[in-house]
Amino acid sequence: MKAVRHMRKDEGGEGGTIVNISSTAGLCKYTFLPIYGGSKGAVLHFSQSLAREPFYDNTGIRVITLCPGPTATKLMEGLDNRIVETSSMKQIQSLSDVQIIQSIPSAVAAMMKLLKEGDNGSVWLSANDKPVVELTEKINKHLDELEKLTLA
Ligand SMILES: NC(=O)C1=CN([C@@H]2O[C@H](COP(=O)(O)OP(=O)(O)OC[C@H]3O[C@@H](n4cnc5c(N)ncnc54)[C@H](O)[C@@H]3O)[C@@H](O)[C@H]2O)C=CC1
Ligand SMILES: CCCCCC(=O)/C=C/[C@H]1C=CC(=O)[C@@H]1CCCCCCC(=O)O
Repeated sequence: MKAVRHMRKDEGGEGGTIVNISSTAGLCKYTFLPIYGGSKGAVLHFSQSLAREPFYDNTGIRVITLCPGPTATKLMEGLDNRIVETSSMKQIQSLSDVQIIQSIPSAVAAMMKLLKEGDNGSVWLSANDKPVVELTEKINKHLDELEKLTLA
């Protein structure tokens, strides 16, 4: 929040961009990393709540979320020793048939594209070494539908 105070245009700053890093683990019900997945779901929800108007109008700060899939960084090293629920190895095995550990340049390319093109509140998926995919409409539709259910 210190950075927000520094950037916000209604307090003398120049506006700016916050990119929060969620994960495919924040989108999918992975059974093997429930705490990590819960924290990544929270990152996404935090971003979408913060990005809601009037934050951007007041501050000029875009809030964007990137959800990378498995990417070949240090985080992935020795991951099998940190799996919480060993019985979920089955899910990991079936996932490895349908997703790959992408290269770091793929995640970097996604970041560069969303920095250039991302609107406030936008959400992007970067996985399997494929071009980044915008998820904003799907995520907001899902959240808006749930919100409607909470209304009297
Ligand atoms: N590698 C992957 O498969 C994926 C990674 N992510 C997310 O991407 C982000 C970056 O992760 P990676 O680059 O993969 O991991 P990494 O382990 O290569 O880099 C993490 C960096 O964070 C720094 N760090 C750790 N704790 C810190 C702290 N308390 N204060 C300041 N710096 C700290 C470490 O020194 C390290 O440089 C993380 O939020 C991770 O959850 C999301 C999806 C997939
Ligand atoms: C044994 C290999 C398991 C592979 C699991 C997998 O499919 C990858 C998961 C990644 C997908 C998105 C992520 O963010 C996951 C990687 C990050 C794991 C972080 C573990 C954090 C911790 O140690 O608590």
